[in-house]
Amino acid sequence: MKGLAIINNPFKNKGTAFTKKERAELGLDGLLPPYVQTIDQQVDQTYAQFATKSSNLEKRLFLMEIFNENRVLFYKLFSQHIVEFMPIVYDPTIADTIENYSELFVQPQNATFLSIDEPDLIESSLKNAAGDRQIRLIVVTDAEGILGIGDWGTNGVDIAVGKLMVYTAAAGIDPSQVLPVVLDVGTNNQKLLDDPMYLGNRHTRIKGDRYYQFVDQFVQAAEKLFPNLYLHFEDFGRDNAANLLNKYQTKLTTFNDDIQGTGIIVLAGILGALNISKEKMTEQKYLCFGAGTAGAGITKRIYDEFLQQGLTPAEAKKHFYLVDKQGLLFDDDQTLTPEQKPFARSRSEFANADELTDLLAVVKAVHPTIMVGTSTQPGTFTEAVVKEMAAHTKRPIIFPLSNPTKLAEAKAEDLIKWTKGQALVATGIPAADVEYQGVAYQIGQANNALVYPGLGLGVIASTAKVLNDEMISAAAHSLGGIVDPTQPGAAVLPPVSKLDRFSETVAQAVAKSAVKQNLTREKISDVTAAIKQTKWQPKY
Ligand SMILES: NC(=O)c1ccc[n+]([C@@H]2O[C@H](COP(=O)([O-])OP(=O)(O)OC[C@H]3O[C@@H](n4cnc5c(N)ncnc54)[C@H](O)[C@@H]3O)[C@@H](O)[C@H]2O)c1
Ligand SMILES: O=C(O)C[C@H](O)C(=O)O
Ligand SMILES: [Mn+2]
Repeated sequence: MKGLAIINNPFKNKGTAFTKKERAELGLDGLLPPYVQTIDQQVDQTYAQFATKSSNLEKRLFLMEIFNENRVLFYKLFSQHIVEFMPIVYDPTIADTIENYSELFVQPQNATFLSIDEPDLIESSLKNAAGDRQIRLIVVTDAEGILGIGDWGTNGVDIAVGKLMVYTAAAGIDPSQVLPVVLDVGTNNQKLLDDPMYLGNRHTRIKGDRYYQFVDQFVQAAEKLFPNLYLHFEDFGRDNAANLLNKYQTKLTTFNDDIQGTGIIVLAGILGALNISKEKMTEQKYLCFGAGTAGAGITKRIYDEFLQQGLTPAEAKKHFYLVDKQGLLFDDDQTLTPEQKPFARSRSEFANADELTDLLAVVKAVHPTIMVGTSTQPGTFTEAVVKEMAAHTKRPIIFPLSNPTKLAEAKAEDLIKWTKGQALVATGIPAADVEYQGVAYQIGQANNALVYPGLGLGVIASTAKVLNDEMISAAAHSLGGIVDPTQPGAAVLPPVSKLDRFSETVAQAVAKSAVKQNLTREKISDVTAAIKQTKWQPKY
């Protein structure tokens, strides 16, 4: 590769940092301004430009230009500004670029676009996108349930790109070994179908057998082309996400972020909260608000923790209350999903079962000690609900997790104030410290981004064949011990400022579990060395 082909290749380009010697050897003479910059000079210059942008969207678009041009520079810059960049590169700003993908389109960002109308092109498309790169990690979406903003068709490709950026920034996954993939199976978003600028397939979603066949064709082709692949599913709809996980999880090295990643981070957050309150897990009553993909995934993870702590399935189930659109979920409801069913309650348990159709009524009847929101319904953790909960438990654990910002069930600040500083809070998007009566309450970010990068690093470094519940549980437990729970206002989860460090902690726990269970493809004698060797550094 020579000349412009190198400059136009973001995996090879160094821009103004190409030395005089490299310029001569690679046919770059005359293609760059004469002064040779160091990467640190490039970082300073780029950050200064970034700082002139006024809105988060403009900032993101600028950073994407750097990403499109030069991956090393992008990740060097990202690594130095992780707390500032996370909400810009990733959630919540990413939601704006997904909603306006076609309008903002400049270039395809090395993603792969697969269409259900052309299944014969799956293999060649994946080959084209990979080129000579060895792909170890794919994030794939069909974009039916992007964050809480719903169906965004081809636009959803940005979530795959964004999740992968966090993999590299947090855990040093080699950016040349990753591939974002969108499965365009149509969209039911009428706004997109009516938009002359929309870049995706202009028909409604294909469902049923043809859908599952198409996903399977993709999975088979990806497995064939990229041996030892780790396949991450993101933002599939409620009807398909769990089905696909159940179908593939024992056969491939695969992961569903919304189900499993969210389960891990919420369990870690709850363990962190209990470490502050010094209460026992098995004494908690858990209320899931919005029992969809994430809500049911989290419930399952917490339930497994109860079992691990010695409860029988029947005992453990008594601690769970699932609330969805219809209110508290009862076992006589024909519309329950397979994931909701095991946790549905019996009407005979309540004198006023028929009245338990809204959150306040349920909180009054149940007195939960933990309440986690994954409902996509903003503001539903109202002052009345929260005060009612706090009236019956000393340190209520309250996690409003719906993303992006506009969909959160509550604001951290309100939760702290309504409970006079007693609530142990985590949010889906980053939240500033809350000052209340002389204490700065730090708010943990219960976003799967805090664990999936380390989890992936652990899986890839250990050459694990599958990702199983034991590895997942190890990941959730590994986040303890980083926060000092005796500090007034301590957060329930470690801060994003330490994301790169604790991603390595998560990776260690996961890789050790894989090795211990004999699940690795290769013999790994030194986990720490394997992780170190797998990690990529942003340098020329
Ligand atoms: N913080 C995180 O890491 C994280 C991870 C995954 C998902 N989420 C967020 O969780 C939300 C849900 O995501 P999902 O993938 O589970 O979507 P989903 O569509 O599978 O689930 C949403 C559920 O909420 C229910 N719901 C809708 N209206 C309701 C109401 N008024 N009352 C109670 N329940 C109601 C739906 O019926 C559905 O079961 C999204 O906003 C997403 O951003 C956050
Ligand atoms: O993408 C995020 O910010 C977390 C999560 O996967 C979600 O769907 O909301
Ligand atoms: Mn998601």
